[in-house]
Amino acid sequence: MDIDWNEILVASDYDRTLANEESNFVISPIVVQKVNEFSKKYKFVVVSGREKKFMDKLAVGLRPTAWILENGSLIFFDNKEFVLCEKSWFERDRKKIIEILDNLKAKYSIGRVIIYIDGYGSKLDMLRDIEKYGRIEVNRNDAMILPKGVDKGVGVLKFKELTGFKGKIIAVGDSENDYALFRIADIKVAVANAIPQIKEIADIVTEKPNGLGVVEILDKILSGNFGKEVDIH
Ligand SMILES: O=C(O)COP(=O)(O)O
Ligand SMILES: [Mg+2]
Repeated sequence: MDIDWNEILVASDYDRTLANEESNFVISPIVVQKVNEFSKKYKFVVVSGREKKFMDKLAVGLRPTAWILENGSLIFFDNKEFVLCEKSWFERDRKKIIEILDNLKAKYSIGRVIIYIDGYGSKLDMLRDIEKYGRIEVNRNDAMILPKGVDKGVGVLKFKELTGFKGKIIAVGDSENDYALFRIADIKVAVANAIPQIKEIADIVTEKPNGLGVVEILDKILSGNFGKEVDIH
């Protein structure tokens, strides 16, 4: 099938994809420059579990087409904010979940929508009661609690609807909370430092880790050499 390479949307994770742990997730100027250049010609969306206030600190100067944050709960696009969950999350479900977490004496923090629990990735059984009211998403050893039906893939599909985008989606990620991104992608890219399970299902694994891996993909698209790599059905 002939691909309209003008209609490309790269949906990229942030932690350990655009930015690496060694730099405390502060994005490098080389990656900022490439993403900003790319976003002038194609669509580039940052899709992260993080809150906007942290992205503002860590990704200074980054100008993607849109931000899909709190793991798909919020879209920041065209100077507007879209909240992708029902009122019942705030009025009932999140309150119930916080009660359970307080009983577990768990340490948590609350975003605009999401609840972050540090160090519970390996103790998920303690959180099973929560699944009546929300869904748990793991990212390495951290767990996030989201409204049911919300994940990174749902966030990107909502963005497609908002913008009427009809082209190809290239997802780039590194860990468990990027499965949802891969689910809705035409091409799945794992950065070199991704967990093995993500690499296994990827169409492409980059040579370089983190942001330089993303730059590798963006350069291939910009130079018109990307489509040759994978036969997209
Ligand atoms: O887990 C987080 O808070 C952020 O992680 P992500 O950017 O890899 O989704
Ligand atoms: Mg990540």
